[in-house]
Parts: sequence; structure tokens; C-alpha cells
Amino acid sequence: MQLSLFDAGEYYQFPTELLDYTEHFLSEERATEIEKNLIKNVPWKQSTQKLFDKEVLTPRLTAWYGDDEKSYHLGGNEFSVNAWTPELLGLKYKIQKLTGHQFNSVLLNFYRDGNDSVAWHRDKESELGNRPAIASVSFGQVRNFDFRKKDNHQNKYSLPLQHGSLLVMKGDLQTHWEHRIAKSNRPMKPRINLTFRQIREL
Ligand SMILES: O=C(O)CCC(=O)C(=O)O
Ligand SMILES: [Fe+2]
Repeated sequence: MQLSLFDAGEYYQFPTELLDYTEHFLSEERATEIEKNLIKNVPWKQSTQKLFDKEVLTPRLTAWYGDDEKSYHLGGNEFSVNAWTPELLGLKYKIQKLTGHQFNSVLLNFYRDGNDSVAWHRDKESELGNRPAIASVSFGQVRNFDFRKKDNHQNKYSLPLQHGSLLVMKGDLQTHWEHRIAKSNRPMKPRINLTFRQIREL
């Protein structure tokens, strides 16, 4: 973990033991190859999410892959799951080998341009268990991954996620910190992010 990557708050401390960042997890060429395949072959969908009482379109495209072609329940929503492709399974094994964590599913996010985003949230659904390890691989446009302390929004940091990088979120991160990908006014090329997770039956 390179502390300099954070907009190092002068006063607040970011608990760096909650993140492991590997900038060159994939070579530039391999990352570009996988990104192209994903853009072309994944059955991307724009789903809806509940915001207060309204159903609104999610501001990005998504897809799930996993061990069983069943559907997952996550935080009250149901998702249909695609069977692993050899390429996604290969990535899963590579991450498991490097990190020692096991995963049975992956959520794919496609941010088409600067208008696409994911709002402040924690990945804290009970299906993920306590203190889950979530492994996140990024492709394409570098976007800032922002963190803020749940009980003190002034306490925040940003980590630009590079093409081909791996970020593991672990420990108490999902308990005390929220994260997001903000919209941007600057022109943004497409970005894909994969979050590998271990989802249990409840
Ligand atoms: O796109 C990213 O880097 C993060 C996505 C995310 O936070 C999520 O899918 O839960
Ligand atoms: Fe998340």
C-alpha cells in the first residue's frame, strides 16, 4: 500500500490495513485484452434500484457471474447469475492464489462515461458475512475510488484505481467506511470493475 496514493489527510488517519492495493496485478496488454472481451461478451443490463419509495435506473450497467446458475439474494434484491467464463474463472484463481481469500461470485460494473457512478454505500449485506474480503479489479478509465468514515464524513480519502489493478477491501472496512465512484464533469472513457465476493446462503 502506497500511502502517497491517498489524498493524505493532514489530520485524519486512514486505516491502511483495511486495503491491499496491487497496481500492476495484470499487465497492460492482458488488462486491455480482458477489457475488450468483457465489453463485447457480457450480457450487460441496466437494472433498477429502490431509492426511498421510487424505482430508479442504476447509473451504470451490471452483470453477475458465479458458481451456480441460480439467482442470488442480496440485500432484498434478486439477481440472476451467469455461469463462469474461463476468463473470469482464471482471474478468480489468480486472485485467490495471491490473497488467500476464496470467492464464489463476481459482480461486474460498467461505467460507460463520467455520468455513470456508484453512490456512497457499504457492502454489508448479511449474505456477505462479517468483515468480508472483497477483491476489486479495474479496467480502462482511471476513476477515483472515494472513502469516507460512516460516522464522520469529513474523514475521507481517494484512491485512483489503475487499469489492471487489484484492490482488496477487508477487515472492518465495510463496517466503518463507505465508498463510491463519483460522477465526473470531465470526459471519461469507459471503465469496468469486477468485485469478487463470497456469498453464502442464509
Ligand atoms: O467500481 C468500483 O470500483 C466499485 C464498485 C462497488 O463498490 C460495488 O460494486 O460494490
Ligand atoms: Fe461497493
